[in-house]
Amino acid sequence: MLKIKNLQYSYENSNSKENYTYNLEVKEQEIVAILGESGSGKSTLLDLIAGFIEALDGSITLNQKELLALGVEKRPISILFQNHNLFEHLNVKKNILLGLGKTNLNDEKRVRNILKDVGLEEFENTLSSQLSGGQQQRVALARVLLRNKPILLLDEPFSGLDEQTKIIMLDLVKNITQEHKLHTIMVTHDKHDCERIASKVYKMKDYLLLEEI
Ligand SMILES: Nc1ncnc2c1ncn2[C@@H]1O[C@H](COP(=O)(O)OP(=O)(O)OP(=O)(O)O)[C@@H](O)[C@H]1O
Repeated sequence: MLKIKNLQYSYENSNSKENYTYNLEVKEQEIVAILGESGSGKSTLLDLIAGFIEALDGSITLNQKELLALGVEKRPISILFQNHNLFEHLNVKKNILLGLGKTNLNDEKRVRNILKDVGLEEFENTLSSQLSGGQQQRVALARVLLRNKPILLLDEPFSGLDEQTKIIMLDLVKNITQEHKLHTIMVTHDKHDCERIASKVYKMKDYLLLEEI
């Protein structure tokens, strides 16, 4: 279980002294969605979980282990953004292996298996610039999966895709969350995304994250 308790943050250089407070729970194999208006503090939460910014107070535990004390590299987390950051001049396999840093021969076999999971087994040697937007997001998802981290953070990853491709990707995230036993948090603007794959919806309002009942 991933538990966020009374996590506090405030941007020092902001004009007003708003203080963000987050409480959230995600079980293994569960997807929770985070809704909220633009600028309400959704991405700030993901930055806190990932360790890009430092919380003022509170805790983030995964199976009772505190994550706040860990540096960015040590956190058991993968993130998928809308902008997938693929290298266009590299093929699919190389783009995916980049997610690991150091690699060994065994990793190539793992890439092949993961490409199957995301339905791209025939594209291993294709340049990423020759893929569609949906296929590129699948490569980004494969890169995330190869890292094999138990927490998956999604920051509006499919908002640039057409409706049909988006639905396929959402279902893929759901399957992958179950198969790889992930704890998945998805920031979105879209209520339909929540209804399709999230078991709980949280809403960011007045600097506070609350579960929508
Ligand atoms: N580095 C920063 N310094 C100061 N203020 C910041 C910084 N980053 C974000 N903010 C402000 O903090 C607030 C919350 O930002 P955040 O990115 O978390 O919102 P969001 O809900 O993810 O918005 P969106 O849906 O538009 O991405 C906004 O008012 C934003 O302008």
